[in-house]
Amino acid sequence: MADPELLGFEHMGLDPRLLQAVADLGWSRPTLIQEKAIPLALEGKDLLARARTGSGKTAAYAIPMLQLLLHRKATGPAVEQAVRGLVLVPTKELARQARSMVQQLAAYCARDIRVADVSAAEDSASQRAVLMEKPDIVVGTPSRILNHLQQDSLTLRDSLELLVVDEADLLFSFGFEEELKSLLWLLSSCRSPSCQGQTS
Ligand SMILES: Nc1ncnc2c1ncn2[C@@H]1O[C@H](COP(=O)(O)OP(=O)(O)OP(=O)(O)O)[C@@H](O)[C@H]1O
Repeated sequence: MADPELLGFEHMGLDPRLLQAVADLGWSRPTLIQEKAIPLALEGKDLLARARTGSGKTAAYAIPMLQLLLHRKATGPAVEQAVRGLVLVPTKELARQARSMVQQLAAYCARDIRVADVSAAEDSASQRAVLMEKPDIVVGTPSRILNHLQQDSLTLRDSLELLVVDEADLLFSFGFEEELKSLLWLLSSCRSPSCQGQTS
């Protein structure tokens, strides 16, 4: 019998729309980090994943995040539209890249799952307008996210289910420490979301 760890994306129980997006990207098999992390994240486990640069870490958190949100929308009780996934990244450029990857993976479910990069717009009025739409997934730097939480233009307390700290080694290092501490303190009032930390 084939080793389940050596099987492809189609054996992970993913929504067909995600499988189609993965196929369009030309990915025939999960990378090692995806093979290991996706099944555990789908079980709702908290993860700390470490893999080298370019090993596919973004999809390792984005695929289960999308799958869990799609499953919830399809099978859970109808709930108000709200931000349920938060991805913290150290820079605006990484926010742009992460959002782009998540959006490519969500290409066939864009009506069900909306993704926003709160670091993209410079002025806070535009950022607030984006957040008022209550995207399902918000990507941003800690300072931006903290700012909006403090101004109440972003509310996560009753809705946040999935938290990703991308480039966690960088984010927990000197320079982001104070922002991250305040942010985590504010997030501690959320009903405990599943967490993924990614480092390279
Ligand atoms: N299963 C896969 N098969 C083929 N290519 C893949 C697969 N998963 C991701 N990729 C591609 O690998 C490249 C690197 O992916 P990604 O940026 O997610 O890596 P990373 O580990 O997050 O890198 P970094 O540490 O620089 O952020 C991207 O071009 C992505 O499209």
